[in-house]
Amino acid sequence: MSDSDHEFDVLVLGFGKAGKTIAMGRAKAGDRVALIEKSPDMYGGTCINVGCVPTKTLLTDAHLHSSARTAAAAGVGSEGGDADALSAAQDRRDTLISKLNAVNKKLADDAGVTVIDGDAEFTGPKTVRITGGPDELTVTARTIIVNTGSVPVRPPIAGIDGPRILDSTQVQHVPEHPARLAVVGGGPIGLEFATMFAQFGTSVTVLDGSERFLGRFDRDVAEQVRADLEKLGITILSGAKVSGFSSDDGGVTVSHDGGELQADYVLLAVGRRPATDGLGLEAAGIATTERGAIEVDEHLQTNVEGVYAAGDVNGGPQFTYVSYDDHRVITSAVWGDGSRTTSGRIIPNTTFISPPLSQVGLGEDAAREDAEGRGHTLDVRVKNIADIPIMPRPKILGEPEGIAKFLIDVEDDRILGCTLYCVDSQELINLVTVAMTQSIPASALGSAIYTHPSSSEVFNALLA
Ligand SMILES: Cc1cc2nc3c(=O)[nH]c(=O)nc-3n(C[C@H](O)[C@H](O)[C@H](O)COP(=O)(O)OP(=O)(O)OC[C@H]3O[C@@H](n4cnc5c(N)ncnc54)[C@H](O)[C@@H]3O)c2cc1C
Ligand SMILES: NC(=O)c1ccc[n+]([C@@H]2O[C@H](COP(=O)([O-])OP(=O)(O)OC[C@H]3O[C@@H](n4cnc5c(N)ncnc54)[C@H](O)[C@@H]3O)[C@@H](O)[C@H]2O)c1
Repeated sequence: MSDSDHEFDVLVLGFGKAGKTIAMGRAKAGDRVALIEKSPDMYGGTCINVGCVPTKTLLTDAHLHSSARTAAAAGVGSEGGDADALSAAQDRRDTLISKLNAVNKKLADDAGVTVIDGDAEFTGPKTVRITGGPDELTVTARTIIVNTGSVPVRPPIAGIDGPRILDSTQVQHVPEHPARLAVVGGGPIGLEFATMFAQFGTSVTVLDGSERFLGRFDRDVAEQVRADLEKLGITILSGAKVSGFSSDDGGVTVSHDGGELQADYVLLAVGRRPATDGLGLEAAGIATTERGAIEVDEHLQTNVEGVYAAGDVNGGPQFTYVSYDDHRVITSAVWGDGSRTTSGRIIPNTTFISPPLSQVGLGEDAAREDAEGRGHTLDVRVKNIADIPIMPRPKILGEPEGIAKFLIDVEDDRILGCTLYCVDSQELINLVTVAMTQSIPASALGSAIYTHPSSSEVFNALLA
């Protein structure tokens, strides 16, 4: 590379969702764009390689395996062994993610993005040194997007560095089918893996430090979810304080305030923190928050002009689709009229347990406070999925369990919040989000004509 090859219009640090989307878009628009990624195994970012896509692939296969086992017990079809099923699912996952990883690199190359392997580190406000790859070099750019994602939190617990204590990436590659898995943390990562391994025949115990299981959710929903997870064979210990791990060749002993637990492996899933270690933020004068995230304004600009932070690293909600929206906010700020910002975003979420648990907007207490604060009335419409006769799809699929809950401002006919714990809820919640974002009245969602049998009929049942 000559000196001028080290000067770019746009520099993206990390192959995350926002960064790669901006990089490809700006390269196609004619800008000189470089994207720095520390590991070729991560081309395409966390979601594709170690996050959403591999875990949902494994969860899908676990669900199919569990259904086949149930069918076999009822004399329909035949069941394969749990270990073979896990191993086959891992193979399918590997095939899929290696394809997606390669496609992401090719898309970037084809768009004209210069992808540079190595660790990025600021040496000044607009200067970045790249080390650890084939070449050591320093690059500069007018606009820099930091999109380095997040890393698992590792609390200071005795024995945490033992070989059988795995993070969410390592557990996906567990070398043998575990008979017993202890999961520390009852958030989305903990519960999705707990579901997956239970469906592959592993005996799973979740130790969650929080006294309230699924604390972000209404109690009626959380209790139903807990009962269903327990039905799947998962033991849930709420308010569990883990004090130590002791690993040997045969397994690991987990010490907690309620006693000791034997497991083959432990999954540590107690949150993720912004990936800023070694980024040299001090050299650039980039400010961080108390929680270690890069501080940004509503345009996602840092305190250094021209330097933006997108995705998990800016401390926002840790979802791929939020990182995707961050790309739109930054694009608007740098190359548009700046009208798209992070303020007022309505962000849904789904935890891919069985059935999926989805939520958007406020919970019941907050919705009541919100409505009553405006002198309005809150209507809580809640039904067990099994008790909705005009919505047979869940029963057809053999998964009739769940709850649908809508929180409606009566005077405004407006949805303030919604929780759907049912088959297809990961799709339904997006429709509710559109209604909330576009101020579509609740009754309009309820009076529309939907195909049959479909899960959308839940709107006819509860909102008409
Ligand atoms: C197990 C798991 C399951 C998940 N499931 C879901 C899900 O179902 N749905 C959902 O929406 N979200 C899910 N998430 C969260 C989602 O994956 C993240 O929120 C999202 O991928 C974050 O994207 P990002 O744009 O911030 O950056 P990332 O995609 O994390 O990319 C950051 C990139 O930067 C690179 N990097 C880091 N530091 C440097 C450096 N100094 N120099 C160069 N490169 C660097 C990293 O290698 C990485 O490739 C899951 C996460 C995990 C861990
Ligand atoms: N389906 C999805 O969208 C999806 C799936 C997986 C991950 N994610 C994203 O990844 C992020 C990280 O997920 P996560 O589940 O690791 O984190 P989390 O912060 O959402 O949940 C962590 C859980 O661990 C518990 N905990 C914290 N410290 C503990 C300790 N010392 N001992 C026992 N329990 C402890 C907390 O009470 C909490 O229940 C999520 O916030 C989410 O945004 C999303």
